[in-house]
Amino acid sequence: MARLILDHVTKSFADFDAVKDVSIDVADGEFLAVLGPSGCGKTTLLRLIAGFEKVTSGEIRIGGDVVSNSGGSIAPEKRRVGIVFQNYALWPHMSVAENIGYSLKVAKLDKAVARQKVEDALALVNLQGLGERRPANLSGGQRQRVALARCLVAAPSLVLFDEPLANLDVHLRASMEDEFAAFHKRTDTTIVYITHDQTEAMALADRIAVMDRGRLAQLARPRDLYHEPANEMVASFISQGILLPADVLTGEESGHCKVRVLGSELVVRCRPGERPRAGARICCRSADIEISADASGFDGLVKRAVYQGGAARIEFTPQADPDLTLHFEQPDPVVLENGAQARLHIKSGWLIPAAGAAS
Ligand SMILES: Nc1ncnc2c1ncn2[C@@H]1O[C@H](COP(=O)(O)OP(=O)(O)OP(=O)(O)O)[C@@H](O)[C@H]1O
Repeated sequence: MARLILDHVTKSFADFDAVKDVSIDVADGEFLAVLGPSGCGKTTLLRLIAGFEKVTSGEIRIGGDVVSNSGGSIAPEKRRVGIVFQNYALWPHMSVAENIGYSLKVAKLDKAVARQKVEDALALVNLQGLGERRPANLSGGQRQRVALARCLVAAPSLVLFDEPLANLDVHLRASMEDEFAAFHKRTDTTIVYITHDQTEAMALADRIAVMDRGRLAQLARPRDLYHEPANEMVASFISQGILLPADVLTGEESGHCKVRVLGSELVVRCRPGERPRAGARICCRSADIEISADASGFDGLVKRAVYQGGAARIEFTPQADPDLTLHFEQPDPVVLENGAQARLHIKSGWLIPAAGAAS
């Protein structure tokens, strides 16, 4: 297995940068998810790593070898990169074992050795005993495991997953997530996993690279991404963070600073070195918003309250900024009613860093 380094990688199509100045260092054995909305450059990044596209500038290194820079590019088949696609791409006329062993047959590997490698790969993905089946007689999840075994049998130095669960139903997705996590634990494979599904990325990855219009918006562990988003895009993309305008009143001390939000003062978490400034933003979650029990907080109007079972979806217009609408959920017992006046208090929040830096 191998370390993967993307060093200031840019990929332009004519004058459009699909990937722009992206630097990521993926450790040997790490599980990295690449997450972002449609069109943010995930697939282009995957194709660059696999070797189907050449970088416009920057460099890609796999296991210490330069595989792509502006001077040249190593062919995909020489990179030892395995790919598991969304649509499995299995050959229907071949058995499971033949599908898995195809690359070994092409490489003219000794038959007994090849058979053993296929058996080992089947065991790695928990498909022992199904080698003689045709893909048509497997479930979607089993087919995806065959695709994984087929890529593993070639002993890749890293494995790329291209939205592998996108075609599966919700229940199967959850169980395949568990399978992928167990597989990663067993094999210590370096994995780059492309997805637009944040719960999948959170459940599986050691770190997540969030992409935004070709750029790396943030590279962080799932918890840090959720609790300490680097900019507004990450804050609103990850679990629909609630963004509120804020003025920073005091400099950072022990990871906190005082801010004024909608006329009310509160203490929020922040990065080291934050200084007083106007026009900032904080990010908070539904669970951070409560009905004020005293004079603290800000007043406003409940514009809409829609009960959804267990919680209500609330739209709230603060008096201090009537153009702003806060969307959040209030868990049972729901007390905010349509048209009611209320005073809300924000328990905790995170100051979006000044520069919106990537990490
Ligand atoms: N060969 C190409 N020529 C021109 N533009 C391209 C090419 N390939 C990708 N793009 C553009 O680059 C941008 C990024 O595309 P990419 O497929 O990498 O995004 P994505 O994040 O994988 O999106 P999705 O989740 O919808 O698959 C898009 O605006 C796309 O139109």
